Amino acid sequence: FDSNSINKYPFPSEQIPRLSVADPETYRLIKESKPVIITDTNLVGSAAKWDLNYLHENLGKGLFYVYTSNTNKFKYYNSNRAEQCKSFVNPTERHHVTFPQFLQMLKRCSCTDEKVYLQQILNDTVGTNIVDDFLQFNWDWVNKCKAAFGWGQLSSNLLLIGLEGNITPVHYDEQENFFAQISGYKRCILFSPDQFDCLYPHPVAHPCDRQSQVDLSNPDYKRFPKFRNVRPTEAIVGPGDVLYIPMYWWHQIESLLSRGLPPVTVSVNFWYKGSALPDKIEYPLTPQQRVSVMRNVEKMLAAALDDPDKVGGLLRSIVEGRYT
Ligand SMILES: CC1(C)c2ccccc2-c2ccc(C[C@@H](CC(=O)O)C(=O)C(=O)O)cc21
Ligand SMILES: [Zn+2]
Repeated sequence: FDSNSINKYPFPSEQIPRLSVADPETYRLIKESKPVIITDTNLVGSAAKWDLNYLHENLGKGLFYVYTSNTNKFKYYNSNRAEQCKSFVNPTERHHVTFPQFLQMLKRCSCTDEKVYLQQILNDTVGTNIVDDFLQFNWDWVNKCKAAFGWGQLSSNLLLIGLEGNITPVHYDEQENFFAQISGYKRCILFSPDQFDCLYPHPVAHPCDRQSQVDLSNPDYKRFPKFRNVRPTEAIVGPGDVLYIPMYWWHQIESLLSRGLPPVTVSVNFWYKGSALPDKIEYPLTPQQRVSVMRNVEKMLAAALDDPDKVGGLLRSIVEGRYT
């Protein structure tokens, strides 16, 4: 990848540890819900041949979700919530196209400023060769991890084909994630769940629930003063690397410019439901549990007031002059 194309951000960051699949320390970190890059898992080794030609030949005649953005940012939003929210401007557009149409869109990007991001759940609509490659993923290793850490079921594998320069802005997911890089390089910037106060997520009822309101490339310190205190940890993942993104950990993922061709990155993620709640809650709550409590309060108040816009006023009445 082209190292001087890496965006500069106004904060120092630590490096995410890079450990071998054979190193016991790897599993200590996963057990503690800490990010780690795991090498030599061969988790998606069978997908090493997934270049655009192979994918074109074998992904099948189905339709794929391709997002377009006229900036380089692909901020997730909940489309049915977006419909209700008049003032909301969709930051990206979703298209349902065939793979050849996606390749056409890719070509056009070089002359327009538009960016594209293919995101497709790996399911049985794909061709038989892709199914074979999928079955040859290292399920033995990943199932052992699932069992060892008491994770819930695998909820989905997303195939991601992004253009270099694409940015998925800071957000958290409520699932455990083994993020497997197949081709190209991605810079992953992570923030621990206890930095919730620095990252100012949209309200839970907002279309961009779970996404930070702060633009890393242009932070608005007036609206988000605590952003100055963020302490990111980051790493660059390349082919064969697997990044463990623990549930509730904030992450921003950037597809890096590669001198080589074609200018795309390919990744597959493995989203797992979190482990079951312990039958006995320990105190103090973990940062993840605190975020979950805040989410439940916001949801409950939005329902109780029958209007998400009234939640802030009610919370201020509760807190101001009383819980300060
Ligand atoms: C940006 C995009 C295509 C998108 C658009 C609209 C709705 C959902 C999503 C979505 C979900 C996950 C990813 C993968 C990854 C980020 C990355 O690799 O860029 C990530 O965040 C994770 O694996 O947790 C990417 C996307
Ligand atoms: Zn994510």
